[in-house]
Amino acid sequence: MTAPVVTAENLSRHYLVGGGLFSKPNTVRALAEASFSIQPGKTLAVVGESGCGKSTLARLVTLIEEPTGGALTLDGKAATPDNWDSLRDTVQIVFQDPYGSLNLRQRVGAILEEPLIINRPQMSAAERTAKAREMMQLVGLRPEHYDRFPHMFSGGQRQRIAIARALMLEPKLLVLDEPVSALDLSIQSQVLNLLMDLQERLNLAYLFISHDLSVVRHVADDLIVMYLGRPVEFGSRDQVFNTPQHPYTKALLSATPTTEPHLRRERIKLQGELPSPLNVPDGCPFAPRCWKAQDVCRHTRPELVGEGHQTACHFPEE
Ligand SMILES: Nc1ncnc2c1ncn2[C@@H]1O[C@H](COP(=O)(O)OP(=O)(O)OP(=O)(O)O)[C@@H](O)[C@H]1O
Repeated sequence: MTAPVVTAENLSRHYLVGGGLFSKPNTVRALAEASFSIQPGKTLAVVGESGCGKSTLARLVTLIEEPTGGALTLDGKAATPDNWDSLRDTVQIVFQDPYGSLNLRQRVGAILEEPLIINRPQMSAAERTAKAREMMQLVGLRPEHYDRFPHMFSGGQRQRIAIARALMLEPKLLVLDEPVSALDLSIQSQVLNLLMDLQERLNLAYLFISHDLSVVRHVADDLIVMYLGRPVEFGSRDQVFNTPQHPYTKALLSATPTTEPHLRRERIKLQGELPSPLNVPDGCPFAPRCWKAQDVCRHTRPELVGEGHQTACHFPEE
C-alpha cells in the first residue's frame, strides 16, 4: 500500500470567544478529534450540516490555521508551523465561490502565474506562461481565455480557473470546499467530471467537503459524517450509503433524493435545532435530537469504534 498523502490524528480546533475584564472567554469547539488518512488518487468526503466544522477542517489541512490539538502529517512529514512553508505546495484549496476567490482585476494568465511568481522565483516568465497554458488546457479552457478577466466567464468556467490555479504548484492533495455548491445543477456534473478526470490523470488525493450527499455519492471513496464538530460515522461510500449505522447519518440520507430504489428511505425529520458549539452536550452530541437516545447517551459520549466502518453511537443500527 502506498503512503497516504495526508494523515490526521485526533485533529482538533477550538476558538476562544467573548470574555472581558470580569468574565472568562467561552470555548467554541469547532472541530474535535478528527482522524483519517487519504491515499493518492482517492477521495475522502466530509459531510454534515452547516456549522459542523467542515470549513475548519479545510483550514487546518491547508495550513491556513494551526490545530489546537492532534497531529497532521502531509506527504510523510509532520506539519508544524515551522515547516508549513515547505509543505504548502503539497496541498491546495478550491473554494465554493469562484467569483469571491479570484482576483477580478487580474487576467486569467496573471491569476494562474501568481503562485509561481511567489513560490517558484527561479522560473522564467516564458516557463510560467507555458505552465499556465498547460493547466488551462488540462481544465478545458481555451488558449484565448488567457487574456480575459474572470467576469467574462460563466460560473463553471470560473471554477475551472480556480481549479487550474490550485494545480499550478503540482500539489498532491486538493481540498475541495463545496466546489460545486454555487453552480447550476447542469454545470455541477461537468465540474465533477473534470475533477474526477484530473484525479485519475494526476493521481491526486481529494478532501471533498460538502453538505450535499447526492454529490458526495458520485465522488467519494470514503466518507466522514460530522456532527457538531465531531466525526460520528466513517466508512467506505458503499458502507455509509447502503448500511448507515449512526441515526444522524440515517436522517441525512433519508433527506437525500435518489433514483436508486434500494437507497430510498422513509423520511426522518430531525426534531429541534443543532445545539451551539459553545454549549456541546455532555454525552452524545446528537442525543438531544435522537429518537433512539437513552440515559447513557445523555451522560457518556460514545467513541468512534468499529473495524473499517466506524460509528460513534451507543445504539448503532445493526
Ligand atoms: N474564527 C472563529 N471564531 C469563533 N468561532 C468560529 C470560528 N470559525 C468557526 N467558528 C465556529 O465553529 C463552528 C464550525 O464552523 P465551520 O465554518 O467549520 O462549519 P461548517 O461546517 O464549514 O459550516 P458552513 O457549511 O456553514 O461553512 C461554527 O459554529 C462556527 O461559528
